[in-house]
Amino acid sequence: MSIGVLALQGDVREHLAALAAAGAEARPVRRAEELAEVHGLVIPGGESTTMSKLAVVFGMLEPLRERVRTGMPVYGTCAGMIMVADKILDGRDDQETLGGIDMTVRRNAFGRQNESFEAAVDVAGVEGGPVEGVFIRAPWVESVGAGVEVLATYGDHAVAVRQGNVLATSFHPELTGDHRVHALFVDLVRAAG
Ligand SMILES: NC(=O)CC[C@H](N)C(=O)O
Repeated sequence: MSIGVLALQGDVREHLAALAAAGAEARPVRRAEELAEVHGLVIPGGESTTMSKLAVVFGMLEPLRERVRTGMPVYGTCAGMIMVADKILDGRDDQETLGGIDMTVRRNAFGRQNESFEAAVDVAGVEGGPVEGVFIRAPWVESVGAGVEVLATYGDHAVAVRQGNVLATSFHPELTGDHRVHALFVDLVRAAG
């Protein structure tokens, strides 16, 4: 079983290391041929407008959408959360998402008030106490559809959600050295496999 990290832009290396620490074989994915070889995919943090543009340039938008549609497990962090949202607010007019979770995500929602902060976040399904949530110009979840499970909230907003095989967090577990959220995703990929 191998898990890809979408390597168009963003903190790819940190996710590769976190997945390896969580016991998975992890590799970068840039091209459709590479996407076809993985059983799950992490979409890293970075800048979702750039990622969207590069996905179009590299001919990855439709292959990615197709894999999400057909049930490949995906985990999006921060910019990656924006990429798996069915709808976004405060995006660029031409910004594309893959979709996958029936939710509306507001881009840079925390960023306007507070560029970057850390907070303890309790995540359903993660044992052993809260994770350290690192929020960097992070989005929040504005609203979710009926099929979406909210795994964590911060203030009034969902910051970790799951729908079927698609998982998303506003924050960046790959930057903390705590691999429990990645382990949760690795389990999800194994269960889907
Ligand atoms: N740390 C991040 O991934 C920031 C996300 C970024 N603000 C975006 O809109 O894509």
